[in-house]
Amino acid sequence: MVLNPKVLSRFTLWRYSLSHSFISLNRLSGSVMPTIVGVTRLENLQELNCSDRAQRAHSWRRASQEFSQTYYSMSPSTSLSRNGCIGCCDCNPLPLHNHQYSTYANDSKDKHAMKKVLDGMPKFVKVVEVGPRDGLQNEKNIVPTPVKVELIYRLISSGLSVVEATSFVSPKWVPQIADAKDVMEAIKEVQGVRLPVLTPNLKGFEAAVGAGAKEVAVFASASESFSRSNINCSIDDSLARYREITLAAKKHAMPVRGYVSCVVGCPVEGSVLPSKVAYVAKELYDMGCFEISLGDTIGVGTPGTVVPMLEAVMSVVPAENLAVHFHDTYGQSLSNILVSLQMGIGVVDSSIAGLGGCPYAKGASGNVATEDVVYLLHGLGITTNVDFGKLLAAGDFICKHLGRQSGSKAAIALSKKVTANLSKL
Ligand SMILES: CC(C)(COP(=O)([O-])OP(=O)([O-])OC[C@H]1O[C@@H](n2cnc3c(N)ncnc32)[C@H](O)[C@@H]1OP(=O)([O-])[O-])[C@@H](O)C(=O)NCCC(=O)NCCSC(=O)C[C@@](C)(O)CC(=O)[O-]
Repeated sequence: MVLNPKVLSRFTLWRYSLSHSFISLNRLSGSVMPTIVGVTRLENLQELNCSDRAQRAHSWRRASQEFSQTYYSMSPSTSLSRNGCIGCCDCNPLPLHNHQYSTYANDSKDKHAMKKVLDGMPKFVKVVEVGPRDGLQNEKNIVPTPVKVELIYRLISSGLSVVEATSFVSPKWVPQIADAKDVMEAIKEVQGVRLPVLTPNLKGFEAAVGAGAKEVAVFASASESFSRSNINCSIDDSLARYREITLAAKKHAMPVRGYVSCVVGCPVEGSVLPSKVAYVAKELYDMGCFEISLGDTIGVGTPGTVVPMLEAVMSVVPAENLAVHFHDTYGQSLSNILVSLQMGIGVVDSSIAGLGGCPYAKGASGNVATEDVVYLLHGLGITTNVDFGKLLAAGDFICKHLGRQSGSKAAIALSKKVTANLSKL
């Protein structure tokens, strides 16, 4: 897919540093890899990150050996090598065994093209891990509490600064989270990491406070039908409930995150107007939510629908208070994240191993995988403070428990030691 220049200018993407460089999506080893026209050789993308960010000259052959030796021999709790750029928190590991590359983008034209694309993007992105909640709430079989707790600990140890732990909703509606109190009990001593929990009403908020939660999230919908099927009330009734929660939270000096779901499409109503999303986002922001996460709950969005939606929301809520939350039903999440970054969004929600889906949005698949998001971000030279190796190990842990393959393309490729022959791209 190549974005047409006319479409881009219609969406005023030029404001986001895209006027001279257009995005195409090439298929690489079955996964969607963003490449940039004008920087046709992928190695240049990698070179620029490494050389510009760290000024470290490195042989790809040596580096890829270091990476693969470390990753494939590591125990779940060990980290990847931080030597050089490979596998460190800020640069993307790309195991290329058969090629010798320089790490510098020697061609100043290529450097210039990359700079134009990266200029509008944040240098640091906060990755909000939603796997233990959004990921596991949709599992058919009940996941034992100790497994959830170990997953949370592993995610924290990978460097993620926000891990959504569970939700205090009705267990009759979502049986998977009936152990919310026990999960919170097991993680109550954790310091220095935010562990928000979902609360649909005051009852849930009070239970969350009682269980030791220090941050909560409320979840409204931009679609009337989805609001009713998900939380059994209208949008306006839900906003009234969330006003009660934000008021109560103020008394506890507790931050409240706000979700808007169905931001581009609803399983019942179809397309959702950007103005409806902007309305709900602004209401949540005005009542005191410090961050509004915009959820493509059923994963139908493309940059063509996400950009106008973001434009509408950004006209009423500052970009620094927004997050994006994509499900990957149609495989569009990474391209949607890329345009969101280009529009200045610096917070991305994702779920380890691509777990997830909403029990009230039939047919919607999992969230974009955290591993794939971190791989993309590090590939762009964006800092996340996440240790990619530990992240892979956390994904491996939960997939082994669930008895199925990861939903992360990057994790699958690395576990099979798939190497891309870049010379053929
Ligand atoms: C909101 C309700 C509770 C309304 O459910 P309701 O049936 O209308 O509530 P009610 O007030 O009539 O109460 C019914 C029963 O639930 C109990 N109850 C009432 N509240 C609670 C509570 N907080 N915790 C525990 N129990 C609760 C209440 O005590 C009562 O118990 P009973 O008397 O029958 O024994 C229900 O619809 C519900 O729990 N919905 C949550 C559904 C859910 O979790 N969906 C998945 C969230 S994912 C999402 O929304 C999208 C997101 C955020 O991930 C972003 C994206 O992907 O786009």
